[in-house]
Amino acid sequence: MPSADPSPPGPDGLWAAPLATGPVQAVVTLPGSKSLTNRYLVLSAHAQESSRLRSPLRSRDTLLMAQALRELGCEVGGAPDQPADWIVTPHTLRGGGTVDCGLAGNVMRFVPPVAALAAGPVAFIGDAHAAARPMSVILEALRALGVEIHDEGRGSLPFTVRGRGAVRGGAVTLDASASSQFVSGLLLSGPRFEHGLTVHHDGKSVPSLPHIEMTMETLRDAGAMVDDTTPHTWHVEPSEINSLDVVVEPDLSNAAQFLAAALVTGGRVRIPGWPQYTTQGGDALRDILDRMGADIVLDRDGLTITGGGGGIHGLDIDLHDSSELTPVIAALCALAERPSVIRGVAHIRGHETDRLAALATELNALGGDVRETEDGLRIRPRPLHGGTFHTYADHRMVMAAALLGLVVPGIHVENVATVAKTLPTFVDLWDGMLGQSQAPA
Ligand SMILES: O=C(O)C1=C[C@@H](OP(=O)(O)O)[C@@H](O)[C@H](O)C1
Ligand SMILES: C=C(OP(=O)(O)O)C(=O)O
Repeated sequence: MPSADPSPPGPDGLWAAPLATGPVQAVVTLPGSKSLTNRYLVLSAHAQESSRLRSPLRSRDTLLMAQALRELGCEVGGAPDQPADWIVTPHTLRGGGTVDCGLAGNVMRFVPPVAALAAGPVAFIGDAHAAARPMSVILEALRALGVEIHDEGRGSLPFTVRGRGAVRGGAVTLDASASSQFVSGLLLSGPRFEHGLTVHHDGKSVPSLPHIEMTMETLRDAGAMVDDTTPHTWHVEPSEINSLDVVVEPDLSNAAQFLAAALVTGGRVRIPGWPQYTTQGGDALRDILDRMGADIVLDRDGLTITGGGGGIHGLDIDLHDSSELTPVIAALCALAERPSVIRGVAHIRGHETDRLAALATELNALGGDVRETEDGLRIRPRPLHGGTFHTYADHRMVMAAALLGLVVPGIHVENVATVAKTLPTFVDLWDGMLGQSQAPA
C-alpha cells in the first residue's frame, strides 16, 4: 500500500512525490472553483448590497482577487456565523490604489474593467512572468470603450487604468484567440457601462469557451440581461447587479490529478459534490478519462472513477475547450500504453508558463518522448525514470508531476508551494488520498 507519511518539501526545497505501491482507494473532497469564486467576487463588487459566497476557494488567485477589490473600496471578509464563507460589501469604487495580479489570469483580465469604473488611477502590477501573459487585446478593447490606460506601449503588465467613475461602453471587436478571459473580463463589468456592452470576436477560434458560458450564466444569476445568440458575439444590457447568495461548486479542473490517480494505479477515487450540471470546463474529465479507459459513475454521491482492467489508453484529443487540463492529461498520456496527440491548445503557451515547452522539456528529461507541435503535443509513452521536475511557477506542473510520481520512483518536484495558486492544500489532499488507500478495508 502507498506510504501515508506526510510529504513536506525537503531541506533542498524539493518535494519527493510519493510513490503508490498499490491501487489508490479514496474519497477526495475538493475546495471551491477558482473561476466561479473570482466571478462571484467581481459581480458582488458591482452589486447594490452585500453578497455571500459559501465555500469559496481561498487560494493565491482568489485572495489576490479579494485584495484587488478591497483596493477598489469593497469589503471582503469572513462571515461572522461561518468564517469559511465570504461576505462582500460593495462601496463606490475608488482609485488611488495598486492591484497585485500575481500570476492570476483572472485578476489581470477581470479587474481592469472594474478599475475603469472607479474615479482615479489604479496601478496594476504582477509577478515577473505575468508580464509575458497576453494583455494587449483587452487593454485595446477598454481603450476603444473609452477608458484611458497607460502602459508605455508595452501592451502588458505593469499598467495604470485611469478611471473617471464611468465607462461609455458600447460595441467592441477583438481577437480572443489567445484567451477567453478577454471576453469574460469585459462582460463581467459590462452591465455597469453606460451603454452596456457587445463583444464581437474576430479571429481564430476562442479557447476555453465553457468559461465564457460560465461568465454568461453567472451574469444571468446576478440579474443581468445577456444574449449570446449571435455567433462569436456576447451582449450584456446596462443594468444593476443583484446581490448573490451562492454555494461555490468544487473546482473540477483541480480534480484532474486525483481522478487520474485511479486510472494510473488501477484504483478508485470519488469526488463528492460533483455537479450534475455545470459550466466548468473540468467536467470534460468525465469524457476524457472514459476514453482513456476509466469506468465513470456520476450519481448523488459524486463522481467515482475506477481504473484497472484495460490499462491507460492513448488518445487523439482536442483540449481547446478545456485547455487548463493539458498538463495532467499530458502526464497521463506519458503513462499510457499507446501514443497520444493533444491538439487545439496553442494558446497555453501564454498560460502560467509556455506549458507546451515546459511539458515537453520536463517529460523528456525523465526519459519521455514528447514533441511540441504548433498547437499541442505528440506523446509516445516510454519507461520514465526519476529526476527533478521543474515547475515554472505553474501549479498544474506540480499536479502533473505528482501523478507521474505515483508510478515513477524518484520524482522530485521543484517549488511545490507554487500549487497554492489554486490549491494550497494540494500536498495534504494528495497524502490524504494515499493514506486512505492504506487504511484497512
Ligand atoms: O475564465 C477563467 O476563469 C479561465 C479561463 C481559461 O483561460 P484561457 O481562455 O486563457 O485558457 C482557463 O484556462 C483559466 O484557467 C481560467
Ligand atoms: C490557466 C490557468 O490560470 P489563469 O486563470 O491564471 O489563466 C490555470 O489555472 O490553469
